[in-house]
Amino acid sequence: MPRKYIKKRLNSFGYALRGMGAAFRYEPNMKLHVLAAIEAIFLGWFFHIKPSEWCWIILAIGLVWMAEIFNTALEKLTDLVSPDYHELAGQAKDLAAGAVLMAAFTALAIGILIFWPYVAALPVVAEWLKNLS
Ligand SMILES: Nc1ncnc2c1ncn2[C@@H]1O[C@H](COP(=O)(O)OP(=O)(O)OP(=O)(O)O)[C@@H](O)[C@H]1O
Repeated sequence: MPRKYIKKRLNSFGYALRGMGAAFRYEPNMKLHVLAAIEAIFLGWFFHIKPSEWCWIILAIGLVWMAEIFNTALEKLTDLVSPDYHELAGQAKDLAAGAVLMAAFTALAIGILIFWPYVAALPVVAEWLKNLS
């Protein structure tokens, strides 16, 4: 493979890492998503979830982070193209934010489906559920 090609690919990888780093460093919402991911990972470790369940958790985390990075990119592009108020600019930002919310709801549903059986099996929760019925 030509050296120039490899250098270009490595540069592209570096730019992508820079973009990812900027999202984690400067986006306030990203910090919330990271916190949620840490909680999910802690629960996964605590309950010793199965490898297949880890796959769903990793997928859910990746989905939300990816949506947030796309949202940030779209916000920046919108601010560049339309720094002043414009209805379409507002719609574009609302749609991008809606995509993040949809990803977050999906991740929440995955989290509930995976963790609920483990939570329900905890003696204190099982006892409480028994008293409820
Ligand atoms: N140029 C604009 N024209 C019209 N409406 C806009 C414009 N910029 C922002 N808005 C409206 O204000 C909302 C918030 O926009 P803003 O850029 O502050 O994003 P945000 O949700 O606060 O994102 P973040 O907190 O991640 O920066 C948008 O979803 C949109 O409805």
